[in-house]
Amino acid sequence: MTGGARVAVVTGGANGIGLACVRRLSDDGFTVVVADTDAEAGARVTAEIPRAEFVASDVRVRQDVDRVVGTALEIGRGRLHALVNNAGQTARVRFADSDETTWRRLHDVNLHSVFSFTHACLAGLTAGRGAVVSVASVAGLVGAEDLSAYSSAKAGIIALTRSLALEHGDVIRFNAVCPGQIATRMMARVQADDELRAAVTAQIPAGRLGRPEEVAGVVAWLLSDGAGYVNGVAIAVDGGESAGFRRPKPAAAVRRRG
Ligand SMILES: NC(=O)c1ccc[n+]([C@@H]2O[C@H](COP(=O)([O-])OP(=O)(O)OC[C@H]3O[C@@H](n4cnc5c(N)ncnc54)[C@H](O)[C@@H]3O)[C@@H](O)[C@H]2O)c1
Ligand SMILES: O=S(=O)(O)c1ccc(CO)cc1
Repeated sequence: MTGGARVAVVTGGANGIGLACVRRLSDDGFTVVVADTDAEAGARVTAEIPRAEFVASDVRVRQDVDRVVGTALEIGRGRLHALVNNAGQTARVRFADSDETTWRRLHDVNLHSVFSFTHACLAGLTAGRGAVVSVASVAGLVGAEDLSAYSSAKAGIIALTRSLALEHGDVIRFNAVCPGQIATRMMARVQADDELRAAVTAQIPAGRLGRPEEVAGVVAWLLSDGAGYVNGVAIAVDGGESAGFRRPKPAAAVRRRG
C-alpha cells in the first residue's frame, strides 16, 4: 500500500458483527464509512470510534448507496481499499407460510445490497486495488429449516463472491465469511431462552455461541495483505458447527452443558 488514507465501507456497521468490523478496521488504521439505518447507534459509532464516519442509509435504496460510496470516494480521493457487505436481516417462517413481501425484503437487504454496493464501489476498488468481504452465513453453505428466503439469499452471496473473484481477481479480491451462531441481537431469541441456547450450543463443537469480534478478526485478515493470495473463498466462522453431523445428546445432558 502506498501512502494516503486507507478507506473502508462497512454496511450494517452500527451494531453486532458490522460494528465489531468497524472497530477492528479502525484499529488497523482504516478510515471507515459506516452505512446503516440505525441513526441512534450510528451517532455512537461516530462519537466513539476514531476515523469512523456514519451515513444514515438504507442498503435497499440506490440513492443511499451512491451517497455512502460518494462519501467514501471523497475521503479516499477516488480510491477505496475495503468493502464489507455485512447488512442483513432474517425472518423465521415455514416456506408454505411465507409471503412475497418478506421474501423480497430478505433478498433485497441480504443479497441485492451486495450487488448495489459492489457495483458502486468497483471503480474505487480498482483504483485502490482493494478487497471485498461479504458476510454470508453457514445457512448459505447448507439449507436452513424455516429460513428459506434467508439461506437462499446467503447462498447467492457466496456464488456472487466466487463469480466476482473470477471476473476481477487480477485487481480486487472477493471473499465471504459464513458465521454460525454469533451473540448479536439477531440471536436474541437463542440467548434469552436457556433451553434453546443449550440445544443450539450442543450442536456446536466449540460449545458456545461465537463473539462478533471473532468474525471481525477473520474479515480483517481477509482484507489484509496477509490474505493477498486468497480469492473466491467462503470461510465458515462457526465453532465447527458446519464440519459435519454430531451425535444427538439426551435432553438431560444438553441441559447440564447449557
Ligand atoms: N448473528 C449471527 O448469528 C449471524 C450468523 C450468520 C450470519 N450473520 C450475518 O451477519 C450480518 C450481521 O448480522 P448481526 O448478527 O450483526 O445482526 P444485527 O442485527 O446485530 O446487525 C445488523 C445491522 O444491519 C443493519 N441493517 C439491517 N437492515 C439494514 C438496511 N436495510 N440498511 C442498512 N442497514 C441495515 C441493522 O440496523 C444493524 O445495525 C448479517 O448479514 C447476518 O445475516 C449473522
Ligand atoms: O433466526 S434464527 O433461527 O435464530 C437464525 C439462525 C441462524 C442464522 C445464521 O445466519 C440466522 C438466524
